[in-house]
Amino acid sequence: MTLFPILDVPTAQTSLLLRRPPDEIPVPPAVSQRLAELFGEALTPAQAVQRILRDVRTRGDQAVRDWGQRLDGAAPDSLRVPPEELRQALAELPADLRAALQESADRVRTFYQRQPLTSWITNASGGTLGQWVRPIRRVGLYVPAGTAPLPSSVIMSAVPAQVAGVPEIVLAAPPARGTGRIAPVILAAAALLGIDEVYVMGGAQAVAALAYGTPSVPPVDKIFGPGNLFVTLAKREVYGLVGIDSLAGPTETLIIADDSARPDWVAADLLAQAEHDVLASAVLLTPSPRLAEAVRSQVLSQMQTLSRISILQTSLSQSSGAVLTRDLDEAAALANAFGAEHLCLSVADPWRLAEKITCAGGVFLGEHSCEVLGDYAAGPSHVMPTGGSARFSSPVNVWDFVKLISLVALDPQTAAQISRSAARLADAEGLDGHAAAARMRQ
Ligand SMILES: NC(=O)c1ccc[n+]([C@@H]2O[C@H](COP(=O)([O-])OP(=O)(O)OC[C@H]3O[C@@H](n4cnc5c(N)ncnc54)[C@H](O)[C@@H]3O)[C@@H](O)[C@H]2O)c1
Ligand SMILES: N[C@H](CO)Cc1c[nH]c[nH+]1
Ligand SMILES: [Zn+2]
Repeated sequence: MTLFPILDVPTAQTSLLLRRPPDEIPVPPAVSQRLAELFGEALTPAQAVQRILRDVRTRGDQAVRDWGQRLDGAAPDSLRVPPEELRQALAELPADLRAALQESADRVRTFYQRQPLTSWITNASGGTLGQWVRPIRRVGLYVPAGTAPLPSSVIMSAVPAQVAGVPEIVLAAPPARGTGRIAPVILAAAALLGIDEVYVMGGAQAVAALAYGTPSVPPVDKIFGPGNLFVTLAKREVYGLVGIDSLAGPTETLIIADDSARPDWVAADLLAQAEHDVLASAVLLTPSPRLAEAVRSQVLSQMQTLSRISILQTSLSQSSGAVLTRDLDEAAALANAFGAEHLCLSVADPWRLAEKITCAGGVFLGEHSCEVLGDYAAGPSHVMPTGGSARFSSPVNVWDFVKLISLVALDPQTAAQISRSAARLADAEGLDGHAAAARMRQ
């Protein structure tokens, strides 16, 4: 397969820019082969996830440990991380890394503290009506760590939860391969934020334990956090029993660039996201064939210097490439239809182009607003919807961690007044019990 192909729009619309729900995403042969080895028969990722969920629901902690052993190469001694391990991870964190986590957390906190979250009460339409904002009681935050531990994801989910006032915040992360223990940098990030309930479990088995509960993992009310295809499918599967933030699956980045863009920077930004996952997608939309060629050549040379080259070889050939558009307007229209997790505008006038954008998880304006800075430190959470779900959901934010409660407190006059309409509507619906209760207030 060609690495980072340059395509015309019709070809891209049937490949790179084609939207599929997570259970229809074609997976590379190596993933299918691993599933066949694990389960002894050819299963799709969705079928594998359903089996793991069912097993955890039935067998609880032992199933979580068994899947940890099979998928992550070791079962933890106990699923809950002891508080001393969290304290020790923070104490042993290098000072510069602690400062970087702190700066990131401070900027994310400042950003979310600006998000309005206000209860309100009014007497304007008769009686007292309003909306109370109440935090969700207990949330589970998934922290990805299968191919790389992501302490930044601790900050990006936990800080908005804290700003919303969630009283119980728990974390789950897979162990570093073959150790049965979570990478210390993730534990340190949790400790830095004052989170002390952390479980060693990854993938679908973690989502299952958080949703159904096990003897050692009390269930949560809503599951947050990004993850690979298995995590995303599991979250979608348990939705309804618990809430979920969004389908924040394998990373996607879409860059619209014109001749003003630096090909080496554009290539670096594409590679930065394509290295996340074999299913990650990094796409350039440009009206400039010259830029497309220059970016492709930079992608091919820069990738040789990166340690995750084997992931890149798959992601760059399966779900990444450049698309030649007629002009920037066509690029914007394609981007809106695609609804990418990240949309970067590396063009001469990014604010002007941004006015045409109606659908994306996050928009990054200008070549200095590279997505990597958003991944770590700009302010908005990097947990964003993928797979086109930006058409109907948003990046993780404070509202995700609260619920609204409607408030109705009617005085006798208002009750008498509206009971006439209520009774008439109840008659029309044939619900005479409703009509009778309403007429008693007339
Ligand atoms: N959309 C977002 O906001 C966002 C943010 C950060 C990261 N991400 C994505 O998070 C993901 C991180 O992926 P990761 O794999 O490194 O870590 P991960 O923690 O998401 O997944 C690792 C787990 O997947 C499970 N798993 C792996 N192979 C399996 C198989 N064959 N069958 C069943 N389960 C299996 C294992 O249980 C393992 O513990 C990437 O896709 C990245 O792009 C997305
Ligand atoms: N790009 C990811 C969101 O899709 C977030 C991330 C975390 N660490 C590095 N990057
Ligand atoms: Zn990233």
